Amino acid sequence: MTSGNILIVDDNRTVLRALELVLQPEFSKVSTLSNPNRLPFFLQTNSVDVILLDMNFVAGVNTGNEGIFWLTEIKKMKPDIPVVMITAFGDVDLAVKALKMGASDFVLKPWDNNRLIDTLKSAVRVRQSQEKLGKSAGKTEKSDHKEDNVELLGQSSAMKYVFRLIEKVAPTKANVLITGENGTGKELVAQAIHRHSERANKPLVSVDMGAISETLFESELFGHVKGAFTDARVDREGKIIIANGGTLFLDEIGNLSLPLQAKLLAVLENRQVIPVGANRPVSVDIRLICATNCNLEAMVEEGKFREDLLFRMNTIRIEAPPLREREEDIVLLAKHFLEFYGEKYHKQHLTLSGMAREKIRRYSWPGNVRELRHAIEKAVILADGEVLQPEDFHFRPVIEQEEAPTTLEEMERSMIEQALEESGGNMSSAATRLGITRQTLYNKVKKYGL
Ligand SMILES: Nc1ncnc2c1ncn2[C@@H]1O[C@H](COP(=O)(O)OP(=O)(O)OP(=O)(O)O)[C@@H](O)[C@H]1O
Repeated sequence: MTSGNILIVDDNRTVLRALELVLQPEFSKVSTLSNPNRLPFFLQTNSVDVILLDMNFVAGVNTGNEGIFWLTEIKKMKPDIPVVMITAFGDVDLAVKALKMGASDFVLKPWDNNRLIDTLKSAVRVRQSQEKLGKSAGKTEKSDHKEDNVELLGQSSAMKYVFRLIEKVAPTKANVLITGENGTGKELVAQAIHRHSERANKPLVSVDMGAISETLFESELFGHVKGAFTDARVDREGKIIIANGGTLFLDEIGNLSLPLQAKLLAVLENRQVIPVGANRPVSVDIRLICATNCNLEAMVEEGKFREDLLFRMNTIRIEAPPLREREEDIVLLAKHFLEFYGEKYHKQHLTLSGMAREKIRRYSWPGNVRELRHAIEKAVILADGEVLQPEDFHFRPVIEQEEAPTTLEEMERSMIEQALEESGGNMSSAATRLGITRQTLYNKVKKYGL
């Protein structure tokens, strides 16, 4: 039995009971809640290590919005508690969204008991390791790369192209639109542009348009004066004014409603903002960078996004490529995160076995670099030995690539990579390990471009 308090939250009592029966023999305490509204009180009065949370609480509604709502609430109340989401089979987009919002993992319905138990045990161990470090395990995704001040890494031709674009566009005043799937590094691209621009010593102000409510939009972006509305007890500077002279990064721009798009466009055209309740406009000089995972052209066609706003944002477009399309970067990033988390969790000597490397290279990474980062962190925490094996990475069957495992050549390549790594790059010693001559090893290294 694992020591650990599990809380299951699901409004379906049959599911709740079934989960309870499976988990009770495995963990020291298993509690259940069928009404998520009781979560705040429960969390204040009980000690919980891991929460297993259903995505949908309204009968017949499968948007996952309630699950995401409660996930966000939990992260506000108890950021350190890992939350494992239960999602409907095939709902990978929702699962990826949940990971982005801070969920530590997800299980698919109908669940496999052993897999579910393993997932929760891992989450308990992650929680315990992070508690030992005295650090927050529930850091939000938006801040995870600030913690280690990560540079945008990549050696694939797709990323080299991105670097070239950044270099060219950074010194100009051009507005930039960064597109790409979740977790592809759009925010890092925006940071790199700002860092290499003439505005680098002025602020880079980020606003997540997906997280900002319709009612708060104006006060958040334009600011307000004292007394403008009931809660406006003091003057507040809006994000646009704070970004004056620097860069304004608007993330998830595709989430902006049409009326708010019109307001934003007016600011960009007039280069002025009027704080709520003020009667005089304030002039601003901002460089605008926007990011989205939506197809804005299609949204324009459907009448959901203003074409004139798109033109204004879209002077230069940078496409952040999905990780599955840049295989060379997968291992590079995996090694980087391995080193980073190895240091963080005091497991500096960890390496990836050739087979593990192959497994992560072949996976489709729907959550892109963010998902890779999570996977490595988890594997580091759970690692017992010094070499991470394929079993240390649990990918969901629905999102796993269906290709056959490895060809002979790929096996050879990964064995050579592993031998080189284990021998610290020493060719003679790697050749001895592989049972081939040094010359043969040189030829193969050349052949595989290692
Ligand atoms: N090329 C990269 N090199 C190093 N780390 C990366 C890279 N791309 C992404 N990451 C890491 O992946 C995570 C997600 O990156 P980021 O927030 O920039 O992605 P995003 O595309 O803006 O995501 P979203 O659309 O979900 O907001 C961060 O932890 C970031 O450090």
